[in-house]
Amino acid sequence: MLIHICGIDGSGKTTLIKRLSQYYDDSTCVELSSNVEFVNQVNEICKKNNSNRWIEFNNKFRSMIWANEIINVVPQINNYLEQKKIVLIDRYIICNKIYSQLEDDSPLQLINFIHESLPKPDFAIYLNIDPLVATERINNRGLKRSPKESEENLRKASEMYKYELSKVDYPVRVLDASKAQEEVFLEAIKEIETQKAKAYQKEEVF
Ligand SMILES: Nc1ncnc2c1ncn2[C@@H]1O[C@H](COP(=O)(O)OP(=O)(O)OP(=O)(O)O)[C@@H](O)[C@H]1O
Ligand SMILES: Cc1cn([C@H]2C[C@H](O)[C@@H](COP(=O)(O)O)O2)c(=O)[nH]c1=O
Repeated sequence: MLIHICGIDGSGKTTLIKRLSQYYDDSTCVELSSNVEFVNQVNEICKKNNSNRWIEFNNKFRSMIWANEIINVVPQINNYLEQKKIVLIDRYIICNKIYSQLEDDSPLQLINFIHESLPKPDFAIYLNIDPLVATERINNRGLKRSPKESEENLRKASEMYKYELSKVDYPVRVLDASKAQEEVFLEAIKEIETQKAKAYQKEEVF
C-alpha cells in the first residue's frame, strides 16, 4: 500500500512519517536522497562564487532534479509493494507538480509525462495547516529557511495543494495538522486502518 503524506513545509510530514513507521512493523519510508551529493556540491560551488542554487537554476530545472529523485526510488517502491509493505512517501507526485509551478506557472509537459509513469498512491493524507502556523514551526525549528519556505510561497503552495488534490483519482484524507502531534498521529492511523480494511475487502472479492 503506497501512502503519500503531503502538506506544505512545516505541516508535520516528517514527524508523522517517523511515528507511523515506528508504529507499523510492516511499513517503510522511502526517502529521496540520490541527488543530495550533487545538490550539496552545487551549493558549495555557488557559495564560493557568492551565489546560490536558486539564483543559478530556474524553478523547472530544480523540479527536474526532484523528478529524477522520484524516478530513482521507483524500483525501491515497487519492491516494497511486492512485499506487501506499507510504503510511506513524502515529496512525491503532487509535491513535485506544485514546486515545479511555484515560481513559474507555465506547465512542464515532461514533468507530467514522468508523473504518469510512476506508481499511483493508494491514498494520500494531506496535512492541512494555516501557512502562518507552518511559518512559526519552521522558524522554531531553527534551521536555515529555503526561499520556497517564504510565507508567500507557503500560501501559494497551500492553495495549489487543495486544487491539485481535488483532481486526483485516489482517496485523499485531509487532517487538521494544527492539532497536537498525538492527535494527528491517531487520526492518520484511523485512516490507514480504514483503507487497509477496504483493500482487504477488495482482495476477498477477487
Ligand atoms: N502537530 C504538531 N504540533 C506542533 N508542532 C509540530 C507538529 N508536528 C510537527 N511539529 C513540529 O513542527 C516542525 C516541522 O515539522 P516537520 O519537520 O515534521 O514538518 P515537514 O512538513 O516535514 O516540513 P518540511 O517539508 O519543511 O521538511 C518540527 O519542529 C516539528 O517538531
Ligand atoms: C523544486 C522541488 C522541490 N522539492 C522539495 C525538495 C526539497 O526538500 C526542497 C528543496 O527544493 P529546492 O528548490 O531545491 O530548494 O523542495 C520537491 O519535493 N519537488 C520539487 O519539484
